[in-house]
Amino acid sequence: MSRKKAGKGKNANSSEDRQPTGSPTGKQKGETGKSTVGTGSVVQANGMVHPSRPSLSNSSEFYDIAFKVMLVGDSGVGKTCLLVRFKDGAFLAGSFISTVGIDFRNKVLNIDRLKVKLQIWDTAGQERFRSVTHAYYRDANALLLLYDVTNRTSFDNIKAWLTEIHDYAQQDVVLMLLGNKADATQQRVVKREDGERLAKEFGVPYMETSAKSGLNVELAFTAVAKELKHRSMKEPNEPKFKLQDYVNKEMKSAGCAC
Ligand SMILES: Nc1nc2c(ncn2[C@@H]2O[C@H](COP(=O)(O)OP(=O)(O)OP(=O)(O)O)[C@@H](O)[C@H]2O)c(=O)[nH]1
Ligand SMILES: [Mg+2]
Repeated sequence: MSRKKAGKGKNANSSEDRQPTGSPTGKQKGETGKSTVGTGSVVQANGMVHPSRPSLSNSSEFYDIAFKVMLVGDSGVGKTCLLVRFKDGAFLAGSFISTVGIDFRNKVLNIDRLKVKLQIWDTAGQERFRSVTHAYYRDANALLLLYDVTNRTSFDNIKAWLTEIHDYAQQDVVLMLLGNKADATQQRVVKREDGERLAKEFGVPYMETSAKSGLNVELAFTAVAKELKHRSMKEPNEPKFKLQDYVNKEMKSAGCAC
């Protein structure tokens, strides 16, 4: 079996689903640091691909290539809810339970006939856990940076988050800015144009999401997975994948006025 086995994803608490493929300090026990891809390639732990041997399985439990994605942003912006919406298709309504430390979930996506496993790290937004989060940045292939469109402070703090990302994350990390809680029209205090302007200023792809309604949640993760996959497996004459263009096109074809 040359493909790696991914978490089953049926039970959020299953050990496989929550078994990390890496840690801030390096590989987990028993991890080889490599997985093989269905196109006859070997993928390094960091998602890089090298032509090698063929895949033997088409099972949905297996993946071709894996990446680490981290959710960051102030406490209460909806990181955990976004992840739960993406993974389970549900919204965590009711009282807000702040994340303690860091947690993760796996999900395998079909991207251009390839199974791309995302290991998604849900960080705690509270200041007191910041040092824990710092340790994980360097392993992340992509970061989803969230603010809450109903919370001006969470938006104002984006510049500080970008400085943090600059200080701790890999230089070539895939980054995307998300204005979450777009469903809350009555409580909105940050206009979409403000988000767009900030994203342009820092050259970061941007869109609004809602963990509550599901708006753009799948798209955010798929876009990041596509970008990572294209970077790893780019054919010599293949045009560069442009994340923001892809997102705009997908939103347009979905008839989204957001
Ligand atoms: N209306 C609305 N509420 C949301 C949305 N996403 C999250 N919430 C609510 O916002 C609160 C905080 O959500 P969480 O996902 O726990 O926030 P978090 O970013 O994980 O917070 P920390 O774990 O403390 O960093 C909860 O009460 C959620 O129900 C959304 O898209 N729309
Ligand atoms: Mg949380």
